[in-house]
Amino acid sequence: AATEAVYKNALDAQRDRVYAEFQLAAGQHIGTLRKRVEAVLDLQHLLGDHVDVAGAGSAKDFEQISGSLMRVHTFIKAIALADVDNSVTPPLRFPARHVATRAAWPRPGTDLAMEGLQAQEAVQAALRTGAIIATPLLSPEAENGEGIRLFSRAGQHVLGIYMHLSELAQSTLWAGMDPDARNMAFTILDTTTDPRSAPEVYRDTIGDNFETAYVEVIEFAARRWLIIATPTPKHFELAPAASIERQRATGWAITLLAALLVAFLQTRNAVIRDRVRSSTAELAETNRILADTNATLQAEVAQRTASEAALRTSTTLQQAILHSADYAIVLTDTDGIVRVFNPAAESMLGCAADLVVDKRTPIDFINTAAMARMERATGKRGFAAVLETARGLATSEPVELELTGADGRNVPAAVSISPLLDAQDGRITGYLAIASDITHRKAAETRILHLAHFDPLTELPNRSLLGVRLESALEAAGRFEQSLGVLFLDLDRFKNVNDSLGHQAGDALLKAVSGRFQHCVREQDTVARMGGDEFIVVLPELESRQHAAEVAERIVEALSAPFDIKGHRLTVTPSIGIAIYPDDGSTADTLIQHADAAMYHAKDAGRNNYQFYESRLSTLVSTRLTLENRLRRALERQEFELYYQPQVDIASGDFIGLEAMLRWNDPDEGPVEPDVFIPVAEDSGLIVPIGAWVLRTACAQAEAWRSKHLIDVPMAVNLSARQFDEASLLDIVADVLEDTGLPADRLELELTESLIMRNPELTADVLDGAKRLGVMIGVDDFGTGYSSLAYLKRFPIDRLKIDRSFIADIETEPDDAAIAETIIAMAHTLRIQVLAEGVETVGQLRMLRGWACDAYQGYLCSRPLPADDMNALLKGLRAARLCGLPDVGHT
Ligand SMILES: Nc1nc2c(ncn2[C@@H]2O[C@@H]3COP(=O)(O)O[C@H]4[C@@H](O)[C@H](n5cnc6c(=O)[nH]c(N)nc65)O[C@@H]4COP(=O)(O)O[C@H]3[C@H]2O)c(=O)[nH]1
Repeated sequence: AATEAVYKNALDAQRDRVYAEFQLAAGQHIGTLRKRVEAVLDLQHLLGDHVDVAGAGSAKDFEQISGSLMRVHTFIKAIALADVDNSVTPPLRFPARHVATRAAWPRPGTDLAMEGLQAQEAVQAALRTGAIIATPLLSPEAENGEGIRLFSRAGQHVLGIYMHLSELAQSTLWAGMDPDARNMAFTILDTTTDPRSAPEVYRDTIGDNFETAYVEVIEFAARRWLIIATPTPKHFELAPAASIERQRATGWAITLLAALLVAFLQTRNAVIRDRVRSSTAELAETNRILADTNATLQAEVAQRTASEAALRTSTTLQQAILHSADYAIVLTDTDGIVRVFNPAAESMLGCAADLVVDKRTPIDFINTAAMARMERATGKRGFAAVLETARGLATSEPVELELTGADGRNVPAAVSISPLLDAQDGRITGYLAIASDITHRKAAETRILHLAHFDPLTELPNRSLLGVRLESALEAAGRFEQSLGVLFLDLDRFKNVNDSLGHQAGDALLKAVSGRFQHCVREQDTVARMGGDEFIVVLPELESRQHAAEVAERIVEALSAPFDIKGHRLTVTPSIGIAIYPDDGSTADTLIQHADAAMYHAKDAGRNNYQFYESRLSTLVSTRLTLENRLRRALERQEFELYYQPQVDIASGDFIGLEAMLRWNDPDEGPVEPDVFIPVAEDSGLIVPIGAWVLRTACAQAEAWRSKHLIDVPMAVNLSARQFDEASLLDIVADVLEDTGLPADRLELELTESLIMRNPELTADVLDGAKRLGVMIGVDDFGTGYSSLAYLKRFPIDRLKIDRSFIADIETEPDDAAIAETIIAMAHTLRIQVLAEGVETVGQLRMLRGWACDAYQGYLCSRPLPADDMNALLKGLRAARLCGLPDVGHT
């Protein structure tokens, strides 16, 4: 029983480990497929939007733009733009006008709906809903090979993208992996209409193992795919490993040997008993049969010698088995004193046999806490408690015990204990313990448990573990009539970090923030991440409301020092809502809801503070000076400064513009990032006077450099939404130009894509007015919201700036490269110039040059510089020019 139990245990451990590894890998592969499908949908939106704005354009333009998408996504076989034949209603024919294809089909004139009813229905649905609609898998007989088509409305046209499904699956699920290294097989079922008879749209042919499977659903373009991953036997071996089989064989061999030994001893005892009996009889007739007695004694001596030899042979065999066993075998007498301790036990517990045999008992190796638990549970002490625990369980189930090695190491083990019985009277003569090391299985279990209960990014408890902890804390609070606090915490304007520095920086910031939270709470408190930038803190055994307020204050304080994230000093502030049990609710849901509501009050009250549910008045007097107050003071004390960054013509290397960037060096707190203080300035309206100062200072500086003949290019100044809403904006611009003497065409106003989309009508009016003044207009951060392309044509825009989050990864992320290249091609068809922001490497510059991008800005040429440094740089450049040296962009 012990052998089979240990075997089953080892098998379970192996399966758990293998399955956890397989699940993680399958999730990652499917994630890549999901990301790629989403990228294609994004690009289809982008292309459709472009056609909506610019019309069908020329075949050459279409091929150029589509070509960039097809180069990146080789599974896209064709992209076609078709007209809608409105001669019947609803329209039934969609003849292709422009086609970019890798094959001979489709051709211009081909009907996009010709591939059967399913294609016809998909085109109709796309026209009707305005969404992207995917077809089911069109049969391999279809003219362009096996695959699906994505249809969408593009202005007056229909856009069709033809994807080869096997290639899509192979190139994403396997992402360049050698076929021999593939460790699982995928099957994709299309469950859009009837999950019970879902057609199979893809299947790997590398053989599968349906013993276990991992399943995820991907929903896109009105389709629902079920992706089933099954491990291949070759890589995720679920058959028992050879070592486990070896262990099992050894176990059975020991059992067999023990049986032989018992049989042998039994026979020997019987023989001796007979001998004694006959000897007694013989003694009564001493004189008579002396000669016979001698002979009998001699025979007995001979037999005993033979028995001892046999015993020696079997002892040698027993030793061999004890030595080769992979798991610990420990034999004790009835008092628990160890009599046998095999080499596997020595290495498992880090202790030589001669230090243990006849000296110690197995309980010396059981973790004290585990031992205490057993004693409590059984009501017995010491070895008796261990035996009782083992007996309490089914004999085939080993007990899991935490052992402690001689070196202090923790060794989780599965232990089975069985009594050794005397063959004659059934009396217990000792105990046999067999223990296998389950460290690996425990680690796999812990990992799986961890994944289910902890947020993988911050390692904080997740929503599900929070639920469990909050429920049990509430139960305890109810029982002992205590208070409990729930803090709902949201990071102010965290989205800005993600948008401006990218998700990696956002993730790094969340991790750093979580680290600081830990220092603000007691051991019994729970800090959990609810997702995004939302956290919940549970404070059990709360002494008073004041205690909750103190924790909130500690958190505000802890976050006040800037974070160093990927070379950026970022400051992030929290808004915290507090709900107290039992005053503000008695269930977990109510308390969380109320804390959430209080958090919104905290946001309304200017962020970076905390509010109690229903009692906003209690914290009206904020103890901290808010960022807004500091900003107001900064404006009075003139703590702002402008930095300037050059904009470089990619073809010639000339400086074709400068951008003014606002900087704030707080004398108490040090430099504050614009991403942190500008949103606050915008919300509070302070950006209006600050922005006016920026405009005036930048224009005065540009004119100073112009008049010194250092540089004569447009100065770009960022405008925020609040400035735009001021009716006086154009008057201020006109006044500044007049006062500083800067010609209007040497000023470029930069506004963001989101600002334009917020209120297109107002924007159009203001921009028309600005154009009448003669200033240039640039669109900043372009690419972060595709839909805005449709608006661009309505505005008098001179230049687009591609957001630096796209440029950052163009060398490594084909999707970002495709977007950047497509934006450039599209902008050029609209006759708008393109500047790439955040160019940091020569590789990026080379790619941009290849796509005919007009200009760039970024650390590759220069960081934003204070006016004095920029002055020195411009002087140096002028000197170089006078000496006939090449320009900076080329050097
Ligand atoms: N990683 C990287 N970053 C680069 C590189 N080259 C430039 N940058 C940074 O990218 C930002 C470009 O400014 P933006 O997109 O207009 O984004 C600006 C703009 O939206 C806003 N801002 C800055 N100055 C003003 C201003 O005077 N008024 C208003 N309303 N907003 C401003 O704050 C944002 C952030 O400004 P900054 O922190 O100065 O950050 C600047 C600049 O320092 C590069 O190669 N790599």
